Amino acid sequence: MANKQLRNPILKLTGVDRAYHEAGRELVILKDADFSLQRGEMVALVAPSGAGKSTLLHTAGLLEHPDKGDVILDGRSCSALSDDERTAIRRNDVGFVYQFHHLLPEFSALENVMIPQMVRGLSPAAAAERAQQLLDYMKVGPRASHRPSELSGGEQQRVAIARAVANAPLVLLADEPTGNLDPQTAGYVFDALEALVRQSGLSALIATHNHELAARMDRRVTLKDGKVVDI
Ligand SMILES: Nc1ncnc2c1ncn2[C@@H]1O[C@H](COP(=O)(O)OP(=O)(O)OP(=O)(O)O)[C@@H](O)[C@H]1O
Repeated sequence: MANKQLRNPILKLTGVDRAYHEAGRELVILKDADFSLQRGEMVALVAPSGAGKSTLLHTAGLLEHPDKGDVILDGRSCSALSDDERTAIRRNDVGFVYQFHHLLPEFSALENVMIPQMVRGLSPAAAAERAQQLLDYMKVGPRASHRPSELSGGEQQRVAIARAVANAPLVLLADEPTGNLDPQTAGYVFDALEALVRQSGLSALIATHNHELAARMDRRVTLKDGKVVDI
């Protein structure tokens, strides 16, 4: 069984190229990059600023098209899909957490976690029930009726994490989710994130500058000469 899972990662990037073109110059970020995320695995992406962490996460999460190569999510090749199909996969199967929470300011914490579920077709009652459970799990349940501006930075990020997993995605991608927080708050938020990932068996790729947090994950990778390599 373990062998089967190893051959069958939840997320796979194969031979991915990605370059940006600016003022006639080519900036190569990924060059024939391969990466596999196993089911239930939590992997830290640690690389200097500008190395291409966001580019890798956006490519893995189907927000950006690779110039070459493929992204395979749960065995499904995504390179030849239409934009609509990619959007549907992104909405249902990929959870994203950013450094800044990106919560909708005019909605409460509860509503922010309900909205992606309702976009997917859940009834408001069912979405509200799951949203409250997730907020309770992230220890922000009592703040459910508050708007993002009424929450602390750590609370905002915990709501953003609850929102990212609201549709029970296959993969969670996080771009420095604790990067804006003081060390103690970052620790609390990461504790909650880790507990959620571990308990739900979610697979996660998490970019972080924090070596202490990276050390708590199953594996650490970096970007070197356009490739994803273990460190
Ligand atoms: N749309 C774009 N057009 C041109 N250059 C870009 C574009 N997006 C990113 N870049 C450049 O590509 C490089 C990699 O960017 P990326 O955001 O992936 O790095 P990062 O490792 O996530 O950085 P940070 O840790 O600072 O967020 C940077 O030099 C950036 O300036």
